[in-house]
Order: sequence, then C-alpha cells, then structure tokens
Amino acid sequence: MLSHSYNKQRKELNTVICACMAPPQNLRNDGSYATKFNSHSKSEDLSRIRDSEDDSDVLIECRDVYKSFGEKHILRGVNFKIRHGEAVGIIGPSGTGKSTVLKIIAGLLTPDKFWWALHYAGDLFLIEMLFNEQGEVYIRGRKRAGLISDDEISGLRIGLVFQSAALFDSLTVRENVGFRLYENSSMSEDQISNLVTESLAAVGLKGVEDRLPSELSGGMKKRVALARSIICDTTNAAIEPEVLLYDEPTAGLDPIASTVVEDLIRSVHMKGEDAVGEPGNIASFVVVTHQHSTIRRAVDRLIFLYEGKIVWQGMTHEFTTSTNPIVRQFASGSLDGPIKY
Ligand SMILES: Nc1ncnc2c1ncn2[C@@H]1O[C@H](COP(=O)(O)OP(=O)(O)OP(=O)(O)O)[C@@H](O)[C@H]1O
Repeated sequence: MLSHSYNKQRKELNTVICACMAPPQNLRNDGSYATKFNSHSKSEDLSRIRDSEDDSDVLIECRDVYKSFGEKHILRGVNFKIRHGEAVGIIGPSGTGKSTVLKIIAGLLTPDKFWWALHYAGDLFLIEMLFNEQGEVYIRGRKRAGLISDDEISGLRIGLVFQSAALFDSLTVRENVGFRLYENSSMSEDQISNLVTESLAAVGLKGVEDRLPSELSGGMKKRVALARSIICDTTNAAIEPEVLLYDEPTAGLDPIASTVVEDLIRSVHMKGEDAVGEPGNIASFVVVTHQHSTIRRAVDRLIFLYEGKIVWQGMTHEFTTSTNPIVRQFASGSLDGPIKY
C-alpha cells in the first residue's frame, strides 16, 4: 500500500524523478522495441575493445563536447567512447568537469559553447555574448538533440546514480525504489513490491522496504539508490540494455563500506553476479571517483579529465605506471607538478 505522502507528492516528485532517473524508453520510431546486444565474453581484452576500429558496440560517444557556465569554460572539447560491456572510470582534479560530463550524457545538461563576459567601460557595463559550436553526444550512433525527454533517443536506458543517493525523504524505501514502475508501468502494486524486494536483495538489503531514508545509514542509502537504478519492468517484452552513471558512489564512506559499494557496482554489471547469484543487467557503467580503491576495484579503463580536456586514457593497471606528469602527480598526491591548486 502506497503511503499518504506518496500520493500527495507524486505529481511534483514525478517531474523531478523523470529528470533524474527515468531514461528514454526502448522504443524505436516505428514503435517496436530495440533488440538485445550481443554480449562480449567475460575474458574479452578491454584494451582490444578500446583500440577497435569497429564502432558497432559503441553505446555512448562524446564528440568535441564543450560546456560553459557563464564565464567559466568547463569542458573544452571532450572526446571519448563507451563501449558495450565496459567499466570506465572518469578521474581528475576537483572542479574539472567530471560530474558535468555525466550530466551531459544523462541528458540533464546540454553541451554548449555559449558564454558571456561582463566588461566595464566608463559608466557602462557591457555584456559580451558568444554562441559557437557545442559538440555532440551520440547514443548508440544517434545524435542526442535535446534533454532527457528527447523521444528520438531510443534503445538505451541511461541511469544516473547521484553522489547524495537523492532519495525522497518523505517516501519509504519501497516507494523510492519502485517509483519509476509505479509511475510508468502497468504493473500491479504487488508485482512492483516483489520486484522492489528482489532489487533490494540484489544489493544485499533485506526487510528495509517500509523504512524512511532517514532511518538508513549512508552506505544503506547508496545501496537503495543502486537498487532503484537497477529495477526494471519485467512485463516489458524486450530486455533493455542499460548504462549506469555513478557520481562519486563511495564518497564519504568508510573503507569497508566503500568496498561493499565497489563490489555491488561490479555485481550488477553484465559480467558480474548480484547478491542472489543472478547475472547483472547493466551493459556498461561509468564511475566518477576520487577514491583509489574505487579506481582499482570497480573499473577496467580510466579517462583522465583536466582543465576541460581528456589528457590521458588507459587501463586501470596502467594508471600508477603512467609517465604522463599530470597523471603521475595525481596518482601520488604530490603538490609538485603541473596541477596547481
Ligand atoms: N549548474 C552550474 N552552474 C554554474 N556552475 C556550475 C554548475 N555546475 C557545475 N558548475 C561548475 O563547473 C565546474 C565543474 O563542476 P563539476 O561538478 O563538473 O566538477 P567535478 O570535476 O565533478 O568536481 P568534484 O571532483 O569536485 O566533484 C565547477 O567549477 C562548478 O562550480
């Protein structure tokens, strides 16, 4: 039974949650559902994937993406591809635009090269504005034209798991986890409730369905957010390939809780096995993180963002042996080097 708070606030919350987590549906223009991808074998060499000329397995591509906030030019031509089956980390100094990249991929922000500057000339303030090319985001080879409501983008669900877990305080865990299905599926409350319990079990939580977020620890909240991001409509005929974007999933957690979350992220990936022994349903994932343990444990490939550009890409094991001075300084935490604070 849904709580009074749920019914009272569902309209307002639906607006928010659609922006935060409801990904584009898996419908093609002709109304049919997109088909499943071919899976890569577990032993596939990711460096070969990275260097492959064949782009048929590219799920997301950022091509020369720019983003400014007023006079702050944050992204200055970002290029990378995320392929089916990949586990990718985005790292780099604070304020370099990592979260901004995730929000652009998720459709919460659009790339732009619009900026303004305020000049003072005599008694006058002059505002200078400039529009220019903005770069492009491609989802399975199709250019994203607008924000997340853009119906043209189909065939790939993209979920963003926020650093803060972003649970709705007045809703129970069940309502938080099942929100997307309560709003967008034809499933009964009982069916959704069963799926919620399954999703919670997949992330190692039991018997918390009726609790409010305020009754959970920080680590439990992150797990609930993860359960919310992996729940899917089982009455939907097609299994939708899905990409999850995690924004600093282990920030603020103690080392053991971090390990739990890092393993959970791996477990819901298609190459992993969740807490109840089922294969994960996440095709690829991208993690923004500052934590070395998360870099080592949760991802296979790294993208290093610095001053709005990608300055290094490599496999995780190459990170600590890189001769790139920016990467070396970041990996060692040294105050000496090209990165200035
Ligand atoms: N909506 C916004 N309006 C104005 N400035 C913004 C907005 N979002 C981000 N910024 C600015 O853009 C810059 C990059 O922010 P972003 O959160 O992407 O960095 P980050 O690399 O994820 O940083 P951190 O590692 O500290 O989380 C920061 O200077 C931030 O203040």
